[in-house]
Amino acid sequence: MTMRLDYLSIFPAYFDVLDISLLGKAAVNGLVEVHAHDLRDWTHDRHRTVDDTPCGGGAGMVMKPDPWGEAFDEIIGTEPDSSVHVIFPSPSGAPFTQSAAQELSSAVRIVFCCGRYEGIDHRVIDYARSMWTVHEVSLGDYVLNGGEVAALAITEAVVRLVPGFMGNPESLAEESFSAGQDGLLEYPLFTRPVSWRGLDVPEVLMSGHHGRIAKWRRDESVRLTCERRPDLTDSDFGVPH
Ligand SMILES: Nc1cc(-c2ccc3ccn(Cc4ccc(CN5CCCC5)cc4)c3c2)n[nH]1
Repeated sequence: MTMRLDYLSIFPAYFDVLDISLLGKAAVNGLVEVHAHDLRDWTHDRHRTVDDTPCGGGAGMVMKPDPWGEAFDEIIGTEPDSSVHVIFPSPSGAPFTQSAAQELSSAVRIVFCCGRYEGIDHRVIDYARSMWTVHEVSLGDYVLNGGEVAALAITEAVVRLVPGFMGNPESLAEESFSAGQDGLLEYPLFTRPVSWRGLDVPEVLMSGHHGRIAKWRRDESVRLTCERRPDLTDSDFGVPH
């Protein structure tokens, strides 16, 4: 089953990068197909205007609804279809999580609507909600200049979970933020050389003693999580506060 990804943006070149690296391979072997569109193709004035001043006043400009509506008609269609997922990155969106990525990895179609300026006329989101499955998502509590970088990050988090994408599915189970690690941060990783610039790999990892290694890794995950992400430690898991 091929996943179709569409990107609507006034900077569609942001998505040229999707033709390379792992995502490129996924596209080549038919797992995903990627289409980037320039929102200005759905404007009709000489200046290809996509923005206007905010009703009610305020700083900056707001993206007009008209180009979005016409782009939706052509790219997605004019009939409601709940199997189409439409994503609006936004600073005021719900935090994007690994479970959201997991859910989206089974979608047949995802359309990313990348705003710029101060954002998109809210009626565009309301209209989209009446037609498709809409997700307003934030990448984190910091302000980007537009939705494109967020769309790329969400794309990578989703596509790498598509069945048949990753060569070694086992590596996905152990990762941080996935059930395999009980929601704890990942332990530190090492490889050869054993001694590097006076820094040595922890001896336990060279002991070949799998029980001790597993304990060391678990202890490191707990230590790191308590230090860096107390919000992830939950008394239900018996992880000390
Ligand atoms: N996680 C995350 C996502 C984003 C993000 C996503 C899409 C867009 C589209 C435009 N912008 C720039 C932008 C938006 C809002 C303000 C805040 N203003 C205060 C009053 C009105 C608005 C400033 C600047 C985006 C930013 N940023 N961070």
